[in-house]
This record gives sequence, structure tokens and C-alpha cells, in this order.
Amino acid sequence: MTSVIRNIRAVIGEKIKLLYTPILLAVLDAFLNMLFYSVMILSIVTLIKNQFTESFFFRGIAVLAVVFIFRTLLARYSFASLQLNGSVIATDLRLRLAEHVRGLNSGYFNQNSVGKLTSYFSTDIADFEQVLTHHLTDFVKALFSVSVCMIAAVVIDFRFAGVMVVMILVALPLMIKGGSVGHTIAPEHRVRINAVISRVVEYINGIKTFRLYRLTGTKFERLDQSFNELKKSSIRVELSMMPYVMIFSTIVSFMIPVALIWGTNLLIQGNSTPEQYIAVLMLSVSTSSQLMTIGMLYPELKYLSKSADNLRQIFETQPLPYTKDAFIGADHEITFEHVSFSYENGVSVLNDLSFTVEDGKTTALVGPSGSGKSTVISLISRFWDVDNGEIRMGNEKLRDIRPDALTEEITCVFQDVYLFNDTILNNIRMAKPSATMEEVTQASRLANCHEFIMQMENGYDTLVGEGGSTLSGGEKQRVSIARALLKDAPVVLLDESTSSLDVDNEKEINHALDHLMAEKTVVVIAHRLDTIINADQIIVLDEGSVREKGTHQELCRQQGWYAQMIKEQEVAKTWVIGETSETKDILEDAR
Ligand SMILES: Nc1ncnc2c1ncn2[C@@H]1O[C@H](COP(=O)(O)OP(=O)(O)OP(=O)(O)O)[C@@H](O)[C@H]1O
Repeated sequence: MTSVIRNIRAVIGEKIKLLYTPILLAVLDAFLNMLFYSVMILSIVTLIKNQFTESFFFRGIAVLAVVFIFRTLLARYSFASLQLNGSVIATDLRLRLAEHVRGLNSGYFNQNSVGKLTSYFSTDIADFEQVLTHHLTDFVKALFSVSVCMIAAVVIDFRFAGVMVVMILVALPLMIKGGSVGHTIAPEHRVRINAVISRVVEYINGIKTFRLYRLTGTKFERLDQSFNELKKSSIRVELSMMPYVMIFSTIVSFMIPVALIWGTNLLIQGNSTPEQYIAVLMLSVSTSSQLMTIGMLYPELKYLSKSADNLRQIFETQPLPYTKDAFIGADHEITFEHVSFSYENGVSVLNDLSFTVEDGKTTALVGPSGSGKSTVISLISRFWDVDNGEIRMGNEKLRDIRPDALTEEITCVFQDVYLFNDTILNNIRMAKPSATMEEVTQASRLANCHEFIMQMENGYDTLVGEGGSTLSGGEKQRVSIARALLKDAPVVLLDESTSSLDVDNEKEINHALDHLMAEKTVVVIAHRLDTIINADQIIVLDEGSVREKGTHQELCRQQGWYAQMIKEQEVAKTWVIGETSETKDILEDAR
């Protein structure tokens, strides 16, 4: 139990104070419940002793009514305060978790599946909230009631108190065992839950592909299999904890017949008074019912404490370290000094890479697929830290700068544009929440998206669907460029689109990018070489090292990889689907 409390404490921190009132109210409720029992015991004893008078009857009723009303009000207030404080704690937890995860090295996301991370935010926090808003106070209440009953039993008849203690000691190991079984199987069950979440996310994201390959429904075996495994695991969880809970409940419920037989025996032999007999009977009823509650809740608490354990482990994962709160570099020149980097298992992706991106100039990265171009951009954004060597911006080491401060200096435009399920206005404004409408429209005009936005029924207030699903690829890109223009950061990292857009769209996006890149320090990943012939510097990467470096003219003269690729792309431009001798002639004529 201490581990449960320790985990709860570690996860909710200072907010634990919000639980004090509900716990106190739970104890007060348990106390009133005891009072209720006391009045009943007293009434029965009085009745047996033939001392039951009308006035006693009315006084008893009055006390019971007051206790009842008080308990009802208490239950209402305690429930409200528990729900309110529980949701405050859970909201705070979700926000802190999101903030914490945001600061983690991207490696964390590589090692943890979407399902696992989604489960942390949904299942774990929901389970944790369940512990706080229900189980914890119920457990405390039952524990307090049992303690009071035991004390009362010692006072009333210490012999029977001894019998109760023996029965509890016999049953207790079963409860502990049930708890430890719950705790042991929780991780495996959680793996099954995570797998289902991952598969569902995968299924929804890839629904078009699955339909094309007729892998929908039961034919998508991975989804089917994970559902089945979760079903089996859920049954296993219930079945493995149930025997312990049931035997525990049976033993403690025996307290009532034992009290009856033992008490009757003592009474007949004249070793006990009727008052003691009645009191012991009532105590046995109350104690056994409270012990049953404890027996049911303990394994649940142990099982759910695994959720707290998971959350604690994320909070203990260290975010990216830094030593300087703000970026104080002289300019935005970016230098890679003998940088080596691998994502995992020591498979080297960048090897002793050195180059400089001059301040206010454009550097293009080209190279074969997998040569490390996107990795260079990720390292400049500090999604990861280098293994060896150093990256500097304005002579400041990137690893010294607070990640948020670094983010303010950089704007990224990736090929996979992600827009939030919100209005176009909010999607653009997120780059600068304080931006006026005029600034937003100005950025949109420069990004060539103002016109198409205004043609939509709700203009800037149009909702774009999840990921921007209601916009075309070109429209999404222009909205993302408007967002980047609004941010107006001095460094622009650009992952140019691999897919050819139609001529009009391409022209518009190129104009928009011209505005974005003007007078900025730019690193652009170029997939089509004709777009970067004016770059101040072109770096050809191969297997994580610089293979060639220079301007377009210099590289063409070198007759290396770049010159060869230029030629090949020229040839590729003439490729036609299903070319025949007839179409070839027509094309030749056209050329
Ligand atoms: N998140 C990741 N985890 C593990 N390995 C990765 C990860 N991202 C990239 N890699 C590996 O690192 C290498 C370099 O990838 P990178 O994406 O930087 O290449 P690229 O030159 O941008 O390729 P492309 O032109 O195809 O986009 C590849 O071998 C790739 O498989």
C-alpha cells in the first residue's frame, strides 16, 4: 500500500493537498457510519433489557435522522469535492505530461510506440483518475471503519477481538497475494491495450491502403489478432485475481457465523452478557462488510498503481538539457563540427560531418535517399542531440540553448504538412498568437493562399479537418508557408516537396517560398535539383558525409555525383507513361 501512495505522491506532486479534504470527509463519513451502528446496538440492548421507552425511541429516531441527513449532505459534498479535485489533478497531470513529453529527445518517441504513448495520456491517466476519485477514499473509509470496529471489539469483548484478529491474519495473505498478482499481470495487460491502440491508429491512418489491398475488417489480421489477445488478457486478469478476492471474502464473511456461534456459547455458559453478545454480532457484521470492500479494492489499487508507475517513469525521463535560457548568438551562421550521429544501436547515420551554413545565405542539401539530409535538419532543430562533435548557431552550442529559445529562432516547412483540426485562421496564427488579422492576411497574401481562403464559404474561419484533410496538398503547403512567414524566424529549414505539383501550384508555392527565404539563413533539402541552382552553397551528402560542396556551376564543373544527377534529371523529365513510337514523334516535334 505504501508503494501505491508513494507512486500517487510522485506523480501528482504538490496537488496531493487537494486530496486531503476528500480523505478527511471519507473518515468523517466512516465515523458517522459507526455512530449509526452504535445507536442501533444501544437500541437493541435497551430493548433486550426491557428499558425501551417512548422517549428513548424518539431520541434514537432523532439521532438516526440527524446522522442520516448529515451523511447525505456529507456524501454530496464529498462526492463533489472528490470529482472536482480529481479532475483538477487529472487535467494538471495531462498538461504537465504533455509539456514534459514535448521537451524529450525524439529518441523517446522512436523507442515508444504510438499506442504506448496514447495509452499513457488516455488509459493511464483515466485509471489514475479512477483511483483518486473512487478507490482511494473508499479504501481509506473502509480501513478507518475496520480500525474503529477492532478497537470497539477490544473494549467490548477482548476474546472476540482476538478471534477477529486471527481471522484477519488468516485472510490477509490472500489479499496481499491478490494485489501482487494484479500488480504482476498489469504490465502484460497494458502491453495488449497499447497494441490495440497502435493497431487502431495504424488502421485508421492506413484505411485507404488497406481498402486498396482488401485488408479491411477481419482480413486485417494484425488488428483482429490484437483484439483477441486483449480479450484473452482481460479474462486472464479477472480470473487470476478473482480466486484470492473470493477466498478472502469468504473467510472474512465467516466472522458473522463465528460471532453467532461463539457468542451464543458464551452467553449460554454465562460468560457473556446479552449486551456484549449483541454488540459483538453487530461489530462482526460491520467488520466483515468493510473487510470485503478492502479485499476487493486492494488488488484493484495495486493493479491501477501500475498506471501511476508508468506516469512516474515518464516524468523521470530527463528532458533535453540546456545551460542558457535565451539564444544570444551574434548571428545565425550554423556550423557542423565533426558531427557523428546514430539513431539507435550504433548504426552510424552521420560520420564526422563538417560544414558551415553562412548567415543570411541559402545552403541546399542533396544526395541519395538515406544519405542523412533530413537527419541534418532534425539535428539543427535539436530533435536529437549529436553523439560526437558539435553543432553551433551564431557560435553558440546548440546543446546549451533552451530548446524553446532555439525554436523561436527557427521555422520549419516540411513536405508532410500537418494542419490541426481547427480554423485556417488558428492554424496560421499558432505561429504568432498575438498576430493581428492584418498580419495574418499579409502573410497569407505573400504565401499565395489568401485568395483561395477568401473563396471558401467561411473564409479564414473555415475548419480544415484533421491534418488539414479538406484542403489539397498545394493548399496545405501554402497555408503552412503563411504560418512560417508569420513566425518570421531568422533561420528557415525547408524540406522541399518530392512530388511534382501542377504547374500553377508549383509556381505559387515557389513564389511563396521566395518570400519566406528572403534574407534568411536557409537550409533546404532539395529533391529536384533545378530548384536550387541559385543556392549560395550546395552540399552533396553520401552515407552521412560530405561528398561534394560548392555552387551549381562549381559542382557541374567537377563532373561528380551532382553533375551526373543533373543529367539524369533532364532525361527523367522526358519520361512519358506508356510511350509509343507515335507519341515519341509527337514529343520530339514538340521539343
Ligand atoms: N527516426 C529514425 N529512427 C531510426 N533510423 C532513422 C530514423 N530516421 C531516419 N533513419 C535512418 O537514417 C538514415 C538517414 O535518413 P534520412 O531521413 O536522414 O535520409 P534522407 O537523406 O533525408 O533520405 P530521403 O531523401 O529518402 O528523405 C536512413 O538510413 C534512415 O533509415
